[in-house]
Amino acid sequence: MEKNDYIPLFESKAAKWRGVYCFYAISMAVSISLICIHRVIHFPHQHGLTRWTWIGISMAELWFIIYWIITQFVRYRAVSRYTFKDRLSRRYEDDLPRVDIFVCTADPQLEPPLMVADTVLSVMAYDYPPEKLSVYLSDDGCSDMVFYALYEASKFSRVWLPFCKSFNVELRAPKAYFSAVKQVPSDDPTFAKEWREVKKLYNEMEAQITDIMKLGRVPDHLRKHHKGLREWELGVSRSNHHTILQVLIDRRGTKEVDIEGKPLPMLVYLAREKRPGYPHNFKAGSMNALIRVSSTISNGPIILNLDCDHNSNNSQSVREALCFFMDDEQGHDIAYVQYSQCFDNITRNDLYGSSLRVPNEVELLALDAHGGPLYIGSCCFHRRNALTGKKYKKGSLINWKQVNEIQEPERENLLEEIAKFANCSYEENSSWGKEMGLKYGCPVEDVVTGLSIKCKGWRSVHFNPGRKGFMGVAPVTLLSTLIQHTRWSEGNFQIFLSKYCPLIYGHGKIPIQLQISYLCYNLWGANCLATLYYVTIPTFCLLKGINLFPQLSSNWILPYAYVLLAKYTYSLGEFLRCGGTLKGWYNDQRMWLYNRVTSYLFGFCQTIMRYLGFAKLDFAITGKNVDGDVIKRFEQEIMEFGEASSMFTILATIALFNLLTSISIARSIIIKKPATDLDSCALQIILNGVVIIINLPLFEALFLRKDQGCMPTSVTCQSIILAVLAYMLGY
Ligand SMILES: O=c1ccn([C@@H]2O[C@H](COP(=O)(O)OP(=O)(O)O[C@H]3O[C@H](CO)[C@@H](O)[C@H](O)[C@H]3O)[C@@H](O)[C@H]2O)c(=O)[nH]1
Ligand SMILES: [Mn+2]
Repeated sequence: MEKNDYIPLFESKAAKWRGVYCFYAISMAVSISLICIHRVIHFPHQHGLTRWTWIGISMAELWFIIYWIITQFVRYRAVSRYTFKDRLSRRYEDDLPRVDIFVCTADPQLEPPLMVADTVLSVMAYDYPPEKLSVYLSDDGCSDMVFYALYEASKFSRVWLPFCKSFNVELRAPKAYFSAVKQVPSDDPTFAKEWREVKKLYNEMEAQITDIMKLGRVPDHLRKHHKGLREWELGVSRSNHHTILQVLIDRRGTKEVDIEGKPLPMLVYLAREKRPGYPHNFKAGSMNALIRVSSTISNGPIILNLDCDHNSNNSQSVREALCFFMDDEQGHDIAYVQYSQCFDNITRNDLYGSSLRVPNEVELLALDAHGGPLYIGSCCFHRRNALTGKKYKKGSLINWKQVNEIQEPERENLLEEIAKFANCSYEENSSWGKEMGLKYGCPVEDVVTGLSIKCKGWRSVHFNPGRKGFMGVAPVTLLSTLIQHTRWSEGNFQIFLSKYCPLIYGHGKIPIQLQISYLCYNLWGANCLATLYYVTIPTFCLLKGINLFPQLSSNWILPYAYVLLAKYTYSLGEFLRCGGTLKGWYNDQRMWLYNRVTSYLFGFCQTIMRYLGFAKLDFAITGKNVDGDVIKRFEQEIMEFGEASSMFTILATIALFNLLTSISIARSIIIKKPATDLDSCALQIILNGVVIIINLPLFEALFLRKDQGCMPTSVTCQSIILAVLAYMLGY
């Protein structure tokens, strides 16, 4: 093709709001420098506690400053991407590549099979030639109920796909569609008739799967429906079973068509072999098994990786992603296109801060501008070559026509033969999990894999279209949110301490801005100590009459006040600009604190314990099928405690200690005790007040609420004792 024939398939726009940002960043930098000067020249002369607490607070602030600088690297630039799907169709409609879609599930109790079926149906229904789509489900739970749900989904797809395509239904996850469209949506009698029929079939499928779940197994009379179910008769347990590989829809056959006679996407079920003594490496292990198995079945050069709790929300996503990979000039070095992770169960004020608003709308855009947003494990399209570990060679261009012609795998491969790729001994003495495929040994296998892909010369792209590509399920309780963040902070901190530390591993391979941007996540866990210090020691010093901040009447208060105001105003502005509410921001600040003093602390400690050999890697799956009162409270934005957890003890102790102190200080102010000099301890009092305001819902759960989600008595007792002890120590 001639150079001047080139028509871009996507465009990139840099952000506009840099002026405001520059003012903020420069003024913050000046104030921070003044704070540092204040800390040095007012270093206390007296020995003992005063000096030590001063050293402590200076260290904590130094950490915050370093971390603040790092977070500026995911702020000062931004790029947004826009695709031209019509150009893609015009140029490549006949040469569109095969696309393999991997969906991972791991536990039928925590991840309801109906949800898995829904996700699978949503991606089968993409607006894409079905003969080029293959959907693979990896079931780490090895459950016949999941298999049965998939079998039901394969039957339902025969009506669902033509229905979506003929009536341009955009929401192609049936559950999401029927909850959004509860009544017959149109006067058109053909549509109304079909809508009713499809809904009836969906309800039947739903009822069937729900019944099986209630029963806890597939009943005998249903076993005969699919030969694949016989596999479970051979004695299968979750952690000890042979490989089960079943093709539910084989597009190579002629019979596999929908009710209109059109071909269907291929649908494959895989439960890789698990044996005691063989590490299965969690999700990374199942992705690698899928990569190998799919390479001999469909071998699509593009792979979409989805968690079972993220369904497609936009029928055009495959085409959009291809606009990046297939762009003649800018596309050849793109290894993956990461879509924003969005969630459809977020309440208005997002109580647990799970919407990833700021990362999606700000941080990932900056990472993109630096050449490579993170791979965050789901909603990500990959180039197969890059994912399996190939390096990018400059000037290597892909001929999409050839890819389709040449790499069609052998048709006569027997399933048994392919299944060996998923055997647990297959990876012994191989480079899978190290140089090939997703990396093992890290709770955020995705982040470390993405980093390593970029260090092999590839680039990545972040995409956040107006109509979101995917919708996921965010945790609905405080504890599951904190556990999720523990896993994330642990994995990220582990990367920092390992040979994959972006500063070392990425040195000379990726831009320095990108290395530092990665640190923003890698160092999440490290925030715990400084934050813990800040919410306890200044309060403690209030009781002791030690002043850690300048007096209200001194000019030195100005930089402190400015930093506080500017930081929070900016963060609020950023939050609102990304579509959040004021109360949502308040909730976000609470989660900021809670994550830092519990999840990050646990993540930080666990990483260190693992280095010392005291702990083993684990992957705590987030529960997705919570219902009853818990879900009601979630919808009403009432914070869920309920379970006795040491994390809650930490939170309640901090809150109660601050409360006790504030009562005691208020008392001394009222009786005008000379030791409490308001002028000197104003900032400490403000800090103490902020901690209390942030914790209002927690106090409610401790003292006022009576529902099942209130603070468990054991936690209340423990934290009261601890808080009183701390208070007495200071008093
Ligand atoms: O042994 C396992 C454990 C988990 N999973 C799957 O991994 C996915 C993510 O698990 P989930 O419990 O939903 O964790 P989240 O915290 O919601 O996941 C986020 O964080 C993970 C890394 O910690 C990423 O892998 C995910 O893509 C990202 O959405 C799910 O589809 C699971 O079925 C497996 O396949 N095998
Ligand atoms: Mn999830």
